Amino acid sequence: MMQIQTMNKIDPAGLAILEQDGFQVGDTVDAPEGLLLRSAKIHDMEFPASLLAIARAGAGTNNIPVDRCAQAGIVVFNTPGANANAVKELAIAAMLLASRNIIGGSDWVREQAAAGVDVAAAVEKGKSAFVGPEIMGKTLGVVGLGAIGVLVANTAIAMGMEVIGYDPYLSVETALRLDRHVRIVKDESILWKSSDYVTLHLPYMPQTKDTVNAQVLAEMKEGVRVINLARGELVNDEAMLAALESGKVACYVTDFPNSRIVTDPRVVAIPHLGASSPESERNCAVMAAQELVDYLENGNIRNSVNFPSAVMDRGGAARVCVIHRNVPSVLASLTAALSQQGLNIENLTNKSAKEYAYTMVDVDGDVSADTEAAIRGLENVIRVRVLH
Ligand SMILES: NC(=O)c1ccc[n+]([C@@H]2O[C@H](COP(=O)([O-])OP(=O)(O)OC[C@H]3O[C@@H](n4cnc5c(N)ncnc54)[C@H](O)[C@@H]3O)[C@@H](O)[C@H]2O)c1
Ligand SMILES: O=C(O)CC[C@@H](O)C(=O)O
Repeated sequence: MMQIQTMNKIDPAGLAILEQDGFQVGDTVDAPEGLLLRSAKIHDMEFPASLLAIARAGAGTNNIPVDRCAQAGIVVFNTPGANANAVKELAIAAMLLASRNIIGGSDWVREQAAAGVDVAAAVEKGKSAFVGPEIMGKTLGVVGLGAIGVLVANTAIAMGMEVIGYDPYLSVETALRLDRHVRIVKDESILWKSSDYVTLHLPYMPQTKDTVNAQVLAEMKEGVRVINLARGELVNDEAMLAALESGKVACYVTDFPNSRIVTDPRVVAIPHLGASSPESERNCAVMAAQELVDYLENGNIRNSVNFPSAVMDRGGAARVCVIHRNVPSVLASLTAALSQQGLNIENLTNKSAKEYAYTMVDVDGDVSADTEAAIRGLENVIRVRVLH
């Protein structure tokens, strides 16, 4: 029985898919073939030899050592778009919270009540301290036009905002989903300089650390409002605190607060709630579980962040799945090893992505232990599985 180790609370709908397929699921299992997690940080984790796949029920995979996994032949999956609507809705809420000082006003009302003041009378006198601008007619800069960024941009257009989008890797598919009123810029400086609101929807990687830094903040409009539901590391905290102090930034909404950033009262600190809706938790868990099942049972790879997509209908008596380096001659050596045993190939798929490649071969007979060992011993082969 294959085992899946969970490392965070996972929606029962996802767990049910695994259990119905006969997987043993738990937070402590002996020798897991798969890990299923959300934000658990596993950079320092030593992976058991049994581990074949890791599924991140969510978008960001910066909590997983993706490259180390690739080198070890461990396929890492995420769930693109499965929580995008939840984050979009929070981004819109964040823009409104950043504008209308709803939190400050609500806190103040409670203070009045606690002080024994007649609240109904106090609100009319005190409300002018909490005035804030409307978002209609203002300019929103969306950095990162992926699953979430597109939804935020389109919704902002529907709410009467001008929207500028920046994404150096914008795909044609995504561009087609964007409202035609969204202005795409190739120079991010235009976005920083023109936006009343900036919202970040790009992944955190070493290259995107401190995307919002002192220099970028200096380019922004006076009184800009910045929303970060993507990752804390995308914004330089010291530069942001200085910009809040000077009034350059009127409000910073972050889903990734830390002890330092919450010292400024103009920070709205959300406890990483971007994907915390029942709908999104279920979508992510179901997609992640399906990805694990299809890979572990059939060898199919969908939505991996470190290996190419490869999907082939099952056929033949056995399927040989080989993770290898993307170099010439591996395929020739692999098919030679199979024909050495007299096996006929019924179907084959070979896909590559950067330095890695993945091959699935359906053959007409059972693969002997010797043949499997011979394939495992081929130069540039990282991992071999034979599925029946
Ligand atoms: N707060 C939360 O709970 C929560 C939930 C989901 C996602 N996220 C974060 O949001 C990020 C985006 O999620 P998504 O589902 O939209 O991912 P996605 O992969 O669909 O989109 C990310 C987009 O960013 C673009 N991008 C990459 N580098 C860029 C750069 N330097 N400048 C501008 N754009 C760049 C990519 O081309 C892509 O289009 C995730 O990586 C994750 O860190 C947070
Ligand atoms: O699992 C969560 O709650 C957050 C997920 C989110 O950060 C993501 O990157 O998808």
